[in-house]
Amino acid sequence: MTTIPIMIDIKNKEVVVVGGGHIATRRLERLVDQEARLTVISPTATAEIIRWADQELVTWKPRNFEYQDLEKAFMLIVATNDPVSNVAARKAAPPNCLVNAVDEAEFGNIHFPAHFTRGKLSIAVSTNGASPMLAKKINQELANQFDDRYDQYLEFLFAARLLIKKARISSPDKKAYLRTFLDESFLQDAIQQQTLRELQLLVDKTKQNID
Ligand SMILES: C[C@@]1(CC(=O)O)C2=NC(=C\c3[nH]c(c(CCC(=O)O)c3CC(=O)O)Cc3[nH]c(c(CC(=O)O)c3CCC(=O)O)/C=C3\N/C(=C\2)[C@@H](CCC(=O)O)[C@]3(C)CC(=O)O)/[C@H]1CCC(=O)O
Ligand SMILES: NC(=O)c1ccc[n+]([C@@H]2O[C@H](COP(=O)([O-])OP(=O)(O)OC[C@H]3O[C@@H](n4cnc5c(N)ncnc54)[C@H](O)[C@@H]3O)[C@@H](O)[C@H]2O)c1
Repeated sequence: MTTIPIMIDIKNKEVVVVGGGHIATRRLERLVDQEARLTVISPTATAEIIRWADQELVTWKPRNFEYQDLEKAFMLIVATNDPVSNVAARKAAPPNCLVNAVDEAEFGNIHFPAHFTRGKLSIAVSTNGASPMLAKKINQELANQFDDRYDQYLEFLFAARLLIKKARISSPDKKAYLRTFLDESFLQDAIQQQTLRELQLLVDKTKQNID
């Protein structure tokens, strides 16, 4: 497989996970907050999956998968510990379905990178299956570098950008402002608050100039 990175909105989409073990749980951890329609088909399930089923975040069908289970799948995650079942599930995927084959990635058409978020910041690391451990290591290093402060920083950048877009100033000036906010000093709460106040004044002032 050759791959491109992409962000997918899976809200209200049918996601079927075949298998209910450790790896299925790891995939579901990523999916339970995304308001997808999640179905797990597996004779056994981990405590987490059972808890999500109790909370109605996941529908668990406690049995081996059958072909009809996959008919409406938008995304299929094949994660049993039985190679024969994994091949059968993969082959039963409907046309155009996104398929993650956790045991033999090249037989699917998507894989899951190592990933973390800091609010609106999302960082993913892939080695295209060459070394999941290296992906994990680099991901951890980046998570240390882009620490919890980035959560609020992204909110600040978002709010500041909306104000800059409203301000009636030239395009190069807008870009210059946006570039300034990338300085490390803007990670500080006090500087963020002060900047937002100043930008609001700028918006008001440039509006008056036009009016
Ligand atoms: C990044 C991460 C994300 C996640 O899973 O959430 C992830 N694997 C992680 C860890 C990990 N996986 C494995 C080990 C044991 C050491 C080793 O074998 O090397 C460890 C290390 C550990 O667990 O510490 C074994 C393994 N992995 C794959 C195969 C099958 C194959 O190679 O075909 C086998 C052999 C299975 C077997 O033995 O049967 C395949 C895939 N694993 C991927 C993702 C995709 C490519 C990502 C990339 O390279 O960029 C891909 C292609 C498909 C996919 O699953 O989407 C996650 C780190 C999470 C974190 O950050 O905490
Ligand atoms: N992608 C990765 O990062 C990665 C890492 C380690 C292992 N793996 C691979 O992932 C696979 C699963 O590993 P695991 O640790 O989650 O195994 P596990 O033993 O924890 O879970 C396997 C699950 O599959 C279920 N199952 C078995 N046959 C089934 C069938 N016909 N229909 C539905 N469900 C069925 C079992 O009941 C169990 O819930 C293995 O093939 C392993 O090689 C992938």
